[in-house]
Formats: sequence, C-alpha cells, structure tokens
Amino acid sequence: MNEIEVACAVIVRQGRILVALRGSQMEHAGLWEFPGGKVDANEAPEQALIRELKEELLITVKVDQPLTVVTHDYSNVRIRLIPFLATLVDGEPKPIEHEKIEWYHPDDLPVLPWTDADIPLVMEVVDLLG
Ligand SMILES: Nc1nc2c([nH]c(=O)n2[C@@H]2O[C@H](COP(=O)(O)OP(=O)(O)OP(=O)(O)O)[C@@H](O)[C@H]2O)c(=O)[nH]1
Repeated sequence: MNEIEVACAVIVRQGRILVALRGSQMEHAGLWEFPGGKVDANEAPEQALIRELKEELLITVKVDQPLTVVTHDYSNVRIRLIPFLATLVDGEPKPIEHEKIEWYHPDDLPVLPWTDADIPLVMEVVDLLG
C-alpha cells in the first residue's frame, strides 16, 4: 500500500487547542483534524509542519515536543501521522483551506467527528492536557 507521512500540530493557547474542520473539497470532508499536511521528500516533519501552517492558516509556529506517531490504513493509503505540540508565535489563524477552525478545551475534543487516524492522538492529548 502507498504510504504517506503527514505532520500535524497540537497548538495550545490558554488551555485550548486549535482544531480544523476539513472542507467539502477535501478528502475526509466534514471531519476534524489537527492542522498540518504531507511531508515532502527530503523534508523533516518539523519543516513540513511550519510550511503547511503558513500555507493553510497564515501562522508561524514554534514546534515543541513530538507526540506519539500513529500509523493508520485508509482504504487507498497508509498514513503515518507525526504529531507535535506547537506554540503560535506569529499571526492569528485563518482557515484558508478548511471549512472552519475552533479552539476547544481538550476535554471537549473526543465528541467531535475525527478522521480515523486521529483517534489515538486525541486520547493522548486528553491524557496530557485535559
Ligand atoms: N493535516 C492532517 N491530515 C490528516 C490528519 N489525520 C489524517 O488522517 N490526515 C490525512 O492525511 C492526509 C494529509 O493531507 P492534506 O490534504 O492535509 O495534506 P496536503 O495539504 O499536503 O495535501 P495536498 O496534497 O492536497 O496539498 C489527508 O488524507 C488527511 O485526511 C490530521 O490530523 N491532520
């Protein structure tokens, strides 16, 4: 199966976490995710994350500690989701590609409809920050 690496960010501000709803034109439309995107060849996941967050939310982040990598098989592709805690250092996020974004308390995350790969990560975030 084709495998892709995807870096994503758990951005925490004043106890709340930035989450994004995938838009109708995107794969997995209508599901929530942590912002991020595919890691290009010859790119470190941290670099990919900084690049993707500039493109899709117009923000600059500092990448902090890594969280636990999740490997998930969708029907057509295997993804390695590589999460990091991150801190917003410049800009106020705007949903350029997503349907909308929200800041949620960690304890409110589990009830959202998530992309399948994110479920273990959501649990880790609740354990760590909830
Ligand atoms: N950003 C992000 N993608 C995720 C998460 N969980 C998850 O399964 N994915 C999947 O990983 C893939 C990442 O694709 P993307 O569309 O965000 O990446 P990208 O911006 O580089 O895509 P592009 O090729 O359309 O430019 C999608 O299939 C997406 O559904 C997550 O928490 N965050």
